[in-house]
Amino acid sequence: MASILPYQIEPESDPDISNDEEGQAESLQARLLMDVSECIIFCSGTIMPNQRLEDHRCVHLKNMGSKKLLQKSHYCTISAKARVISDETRAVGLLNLTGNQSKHSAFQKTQDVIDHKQSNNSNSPKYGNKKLPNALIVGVKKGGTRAVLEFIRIHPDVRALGTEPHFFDRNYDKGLDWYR
Ligand SMILES: Nc1ncnc2c1ncn2[C@@H]1O[C@H](COP(=O)(O)OS(=O)(=O)O)[C@@H](OP(=O)(O)O)[C@H]1O
Repeated sequence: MASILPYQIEPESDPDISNDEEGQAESLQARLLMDVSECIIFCSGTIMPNQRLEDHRCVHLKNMGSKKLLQKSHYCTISAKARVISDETRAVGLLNLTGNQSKHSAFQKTQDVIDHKQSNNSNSPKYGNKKLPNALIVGVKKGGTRAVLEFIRIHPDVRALGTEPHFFDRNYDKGLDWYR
């Protein structure tokens, strides 16, 4: 069985739990994590925030070769034309336009706002800020973690990593900078 865990880097310790009990809990957690298939979920808006960047990601995914992916972004499975319409629709919603302003001008304005924000923040990486996940899907092998991820990532506000990072069992020593 797979579970979704909210991700917190520094859990606050409970004063009611003794050091011994805390140690046992940590050891149990460590053992659980040794066996997990883990997937990472991000909120949208931090990664690939506009159509041009989403397109870039689709190209990147096509070039992944034989690397195992959990699933391509839904965004990449629809035609380029449909992507434009989808983004225009989103732009209309975002700007809450009324009257005779066209969808095209709404989309253009949204692009301008995004471009302006990016040009004002020269320190941020080109394709969105790297960040730690908001939630992890944890489960034993063959416990259905992939199915849980596939259902959750249908939501448009969810961004999930393509491959399982195996941070806790194989790459923990590399630290949080690697994990981001
Ligand atoms: N809802 C539901 N009910 C019953 N079984 C289900 C369900 N969802 C996924 N599955 C089965 O779970 C298997 C895949 O689990 P995982 O995604 O955890 O696999 S993996 O360990 O990450 O490779 C995989 O089993 P196998 O086909 O035997 O490999 C899926 O068929």
